[in-house]
Amino acid sequence: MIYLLKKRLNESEKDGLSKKWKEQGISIYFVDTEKTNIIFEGNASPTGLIDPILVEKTIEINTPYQLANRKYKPEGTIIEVGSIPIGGNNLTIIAGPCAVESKERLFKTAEVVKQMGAQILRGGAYKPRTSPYSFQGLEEEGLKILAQAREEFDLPIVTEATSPENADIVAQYADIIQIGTRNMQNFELLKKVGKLGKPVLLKRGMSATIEDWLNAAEYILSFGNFQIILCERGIRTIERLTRNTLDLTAIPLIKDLSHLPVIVDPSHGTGLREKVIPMARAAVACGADGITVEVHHEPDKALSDGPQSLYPDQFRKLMNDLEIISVLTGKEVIKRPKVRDQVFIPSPSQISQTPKVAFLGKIGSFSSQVARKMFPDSSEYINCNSFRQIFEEVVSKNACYGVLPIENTLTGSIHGNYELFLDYPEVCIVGERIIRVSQHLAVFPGTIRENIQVLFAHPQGFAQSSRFLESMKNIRIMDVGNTEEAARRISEFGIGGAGITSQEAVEKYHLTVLEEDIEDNIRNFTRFIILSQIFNPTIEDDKVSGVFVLKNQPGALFQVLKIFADSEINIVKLESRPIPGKPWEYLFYADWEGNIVEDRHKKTIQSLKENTLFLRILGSYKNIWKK
Ligand SMILES: O=C(O)C(=O)C[C@]1(C(=O)O)C=C[C@@H](O)C=C1
Repeated sequence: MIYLLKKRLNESEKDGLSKKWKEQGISIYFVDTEKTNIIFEGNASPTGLIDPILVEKTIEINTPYQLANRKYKPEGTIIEVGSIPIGGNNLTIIAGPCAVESKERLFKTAEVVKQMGAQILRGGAYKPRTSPYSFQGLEEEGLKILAQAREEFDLPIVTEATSPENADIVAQYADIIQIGTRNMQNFELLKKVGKLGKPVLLKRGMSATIEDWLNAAEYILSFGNFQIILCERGIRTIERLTRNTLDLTAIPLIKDLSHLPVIVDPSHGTGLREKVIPMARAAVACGADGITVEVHHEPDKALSDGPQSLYPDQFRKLMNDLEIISVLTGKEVIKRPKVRDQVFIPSPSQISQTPKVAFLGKIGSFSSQVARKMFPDSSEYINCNSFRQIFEEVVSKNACYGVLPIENTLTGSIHGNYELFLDYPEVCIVGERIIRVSQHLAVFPGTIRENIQVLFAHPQGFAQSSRFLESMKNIRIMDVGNTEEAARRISEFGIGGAGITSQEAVEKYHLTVLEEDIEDNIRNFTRFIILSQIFNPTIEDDKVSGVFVLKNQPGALFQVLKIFADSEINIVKLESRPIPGKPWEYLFYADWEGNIVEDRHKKTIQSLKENTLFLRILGSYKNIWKK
């Protein structure tokens, strides 16, 4: 049981209370956060020994771990490491080699993982190895190299302390101190990192139960250090084909039992490179707050854990997969500012210090979700009533960026939006983003299905839920400008009002959801593009969008496709549309992989120009759905 007091007690107040309780044969422990917690071992529930005026809350907890129990803190803990939050909606990606082998080698791996979206760099300087003859790590030299990598790549670092003796020096360099599996119950080390007050990554002991693990966390918490990230890394079982058995059940269990964020280490969990990606995907799907994964720029030459380290390309693929899977658990990989994001930073002459961003609708529309994810620090969001207005805001330089839905996995391309590019030749594509769209049938509270009189939705909401609509006979259908507006109209209509809208809009207008996820297929994703007038392709871009008109001659399309084939460029989308005002003439919109900054690519574009009547490059950006 815990008493959370209203204030922090001073030492003499604590002594007084301790003495009073000791006389009753009860031991108490004080843990100071902003306020003092009084903790009683086990189920002791003394009464009458403390002035009730002092107590903010009494928390009944019947597990040996108390501060780690979710009852103590029903909302999950979020730990801020630099600008990276661990927990909450964020999917934290920690990547790097098993061990720091040299500055040159660490920097090579750090550079690639950073480029691919890792947020925290891992690497061991003190290595607890099974054999005393294996590489033991570079120790302080390794810590110094890690600190240099942090500066160079702007990545916080996590590295292991193996004893209370080296914990101090590790704490001097690291942003997160890792406690390895072998040390999970090294209580002196746990106490030490508890006192150090730095974030701790606490790996599960290879033979530890979940309760043992939470009790280990309790040791650290009992020193008032709440910055603990749990890490499932596999346990010893009878299975011999994998290095360990990755216990993913631990994730939903911990989510119930504790408020601490929990991440997964699929590298040690499997010990097999080819099994790391599927298990990392599974970890994210079952609700992990992140992963820590071993990546090496040359795994075959790694001094430790080479066989379980990913090649950079595998890590890139994994990052793309996680971007998609994380939508299911409502998480996302927060992007820290990185080199290519400079595309998103307007020059001082352009508008304001932080970009103004235009999108359809208000908070509650799907477009607003994308705008806030892509530009969390936007100084101003411009709510637009139409897609055309988004182009207008960008062209008039009122907005630096526009967020535009362009394609949906159920309904296909949003053709009108493609066509708007023809009216606004100054506008180009500088980014893309995919979100899962879940459409709900919402009603004004008190309305039952039989009483629905009218159904409001954006045309995309109706189109994406066409099968569901078949069951809604004889109901008036009303198109509205966006998904947020649908919810607002329901709230204005009152009883009998219904519509298809987003969860966020439901909450905004206090509506009732009658049926969740009514879209025709749960794999309902909309791809958004980011519009701007600042066209600044970078070497990290890997996708190009363009539009062309074919020559009117036999083999014209074949000729264009051959140019792509000869250049070994993969076309990922090709679609023809009528040219407005020119009957039976067509524009071809294409997306392809590659980087237009490269000379090789420039040559391809030159030949495309020569073999078409018209070619316009619409944009260059990072492909976020790479197969
Ligand atoms: O209505 C919204 O909320 C929008 O942001 C527009 C839009 C779209 O036009 O595709 C965006 C995503 C969903 O596919 C549904 C609607």
